[in-house]
Amino acid sequence: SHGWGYGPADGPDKWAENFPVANGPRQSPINIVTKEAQYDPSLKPLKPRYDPSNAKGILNNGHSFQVDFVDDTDSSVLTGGPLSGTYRLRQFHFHWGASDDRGSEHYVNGIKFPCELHLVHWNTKYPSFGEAADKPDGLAVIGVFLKIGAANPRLQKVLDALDSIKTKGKQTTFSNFDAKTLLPASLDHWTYEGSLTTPPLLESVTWIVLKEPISVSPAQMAKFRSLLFTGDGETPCCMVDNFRPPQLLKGRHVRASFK
Ligand SMILES: NS(=O)(=O)c1ccc(C(=O)NCc2ccc(F)cc2F)cc1
Repeated sequence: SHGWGYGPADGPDKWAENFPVANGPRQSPINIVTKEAQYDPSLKPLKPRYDPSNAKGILNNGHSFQVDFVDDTDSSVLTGGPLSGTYRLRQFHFHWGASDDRGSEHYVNGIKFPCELHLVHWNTKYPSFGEAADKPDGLAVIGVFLKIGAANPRLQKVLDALDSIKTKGKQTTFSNFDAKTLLPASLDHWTYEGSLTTPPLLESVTWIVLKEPISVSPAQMAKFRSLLFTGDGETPCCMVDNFRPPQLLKGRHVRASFK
C-alpha cells in the first residue's frame, strides 16, 4: 500500500520505490548555501494576509499534525515575494527531531534547526488544492525555522491542543487563530523551485524559506514529541524525526530577497 513513514522500513530512502519522482530534478528540502544565493531585487515584499476566523481544525495525520483552514474564499492569502498571482492558505504543520540537534528539513550552511514550520498555500488560478498540487506553479510553502530559546507564547495555543490529538487520525476543532503570529518580524527569505517534502513529493512548490527563526523552548519541544505516529490501540511510536534530509540541487539556483 502507499504506507510511507520515517522509519528504516518505510522512510525517505524507500520512498522512491512507490514515488519515483523522489529522484526528480526539483526535490525538497535542500541545504541553503547562503553565499550561493543571489540577491534578486525584482522579488517583491512578501504579503501574507490571514483571517483568524478561517482556522478550522487540528489533525494528527500520522506523519505530523496540521492546522487546517477554510480555503473556499480569498480571505487568507499570500502574495508577493517570487509569486505571481494569489495563493490561498490551506494548512500549516511542523517537522521536528527526537532531540534538539535535528528536526528541520531545510539546512542553512549545513546548520540544522530542531523544528521547521510549513505554511502551505495553493494558487487560485486552479479550482482547488488537489488540482493545484501537481502543477509546477501550483503551491507555495513558507518555511520558518524554530530555534531553541525562550518559550514562544504564540505557539502555546497550538501546543495546548496536542493533548487531544495524540494518536493518528484524531482531530478537533481549532478556531480563531492568526497564523501571522507565527511569523518572525522580518520576512526576508530565500526562494527556490522545489517539491513537497513528503510523498507524493509532487514538484509543484515555490519554496519561501524565512531567514529569521522564531523561538521555541525545550519544554515546548517536548510537547511536539508527546505525539504518536501510531493510532489508538497500536503499539505506540513517538512522533519524532519526521523530516526528509536535504536533496540534490541538480542545477537549481536559490534567490535571496535581501542583501
Ligand atoms: N512538507 S510540505 O510542506 O512539503 C507538504 C505540504 C502539503 C502536503 C500535502 O498536502 N500532502 C497531501 C496531499 C493531498 C492532496 C493532494 F492532491 C496532494 C497531496 F500531496 C505534503 C507535504
